[in-house]
Amino acid sequence: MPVEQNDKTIVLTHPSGASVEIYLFGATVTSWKTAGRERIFLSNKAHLDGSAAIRGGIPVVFPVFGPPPSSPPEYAALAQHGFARTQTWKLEKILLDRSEGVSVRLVAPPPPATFPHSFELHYVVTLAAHELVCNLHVLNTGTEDFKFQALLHTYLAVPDVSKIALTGIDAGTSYKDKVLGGAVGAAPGGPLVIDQQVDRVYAKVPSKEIGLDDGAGDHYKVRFRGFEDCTIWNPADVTGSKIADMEDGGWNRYVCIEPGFVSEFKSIKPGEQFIGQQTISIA
Ligand SMILES: O=P(O)(O)OC[C@H]1O[C@@H](O)[C@H](O)[C@@H](O)[C@@H]1O
Repeated sequence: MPVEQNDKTIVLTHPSGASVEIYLFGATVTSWKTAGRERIFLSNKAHLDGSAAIRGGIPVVFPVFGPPPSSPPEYAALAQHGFARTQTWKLEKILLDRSEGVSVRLVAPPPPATFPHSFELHYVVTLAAHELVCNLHVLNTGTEDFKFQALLHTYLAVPDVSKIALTGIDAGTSYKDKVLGGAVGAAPGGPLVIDQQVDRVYAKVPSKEIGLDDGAGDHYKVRFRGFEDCTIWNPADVTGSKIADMEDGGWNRYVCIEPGFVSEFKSIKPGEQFIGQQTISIA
């Protein structure tokens, strides 16, 4: 059976042998395997019982990214990265089940009562032989404009983060450096290496495509549509060792490449739909 569900997870398998596991909690992709190899980092200390957002995988960040803004009050009251990653989603439909791809659609439950906006949130995950596609759909079902931030917080597994190189961040792309208290910089162009703590929100990345050379022979492309920004995060030892649910030395075994709409708030009109897409492929 290419789509199997139990009370906690959905597992998709593709005839090529590729597979993906999605926790209903947070609609969090926790595993993506191709060619017999795990491509996604999941901390062995991650809470998988619904008591906290899952450390690793691909958490869905919505409707705010990072600490919430100070107003309006219903946004100010939200938790870091919003509520979607700690809600229990449902499998709504199997959309595709053939060799071109195996695809499912999940639906989020209604938002907390303290967040009085009408919208529907769906997530479509499609597995192909060498590709994983994640589409986040936000539909404004209310009578007023609805604003939000959204991001896919993808932890890609790498053997040693100090040996990777990231490409595709065009020269001149503006970024906010959270390690430097939000200082704004401009990307120099050329490969980005992780030789220290990195927490940067690149705004409106023109290429909409980040390349990852994992330093051990594997190359990935992370392409995005609808999403315009991309956060690159790795806490290094200095911060990584303080994260309670991070496995020992885990910070060295992933890089977060996080396509999103986060440098501003996206606003959609009543009846309007936003689709943010991330495609990760193995080159
Ligand atoms: O610990 P959390 O809430 O999952 O966040 C992890 C990281 O997520 C990144 O997206 C942020 O840019 C970082 O600042 C943050 O530390």
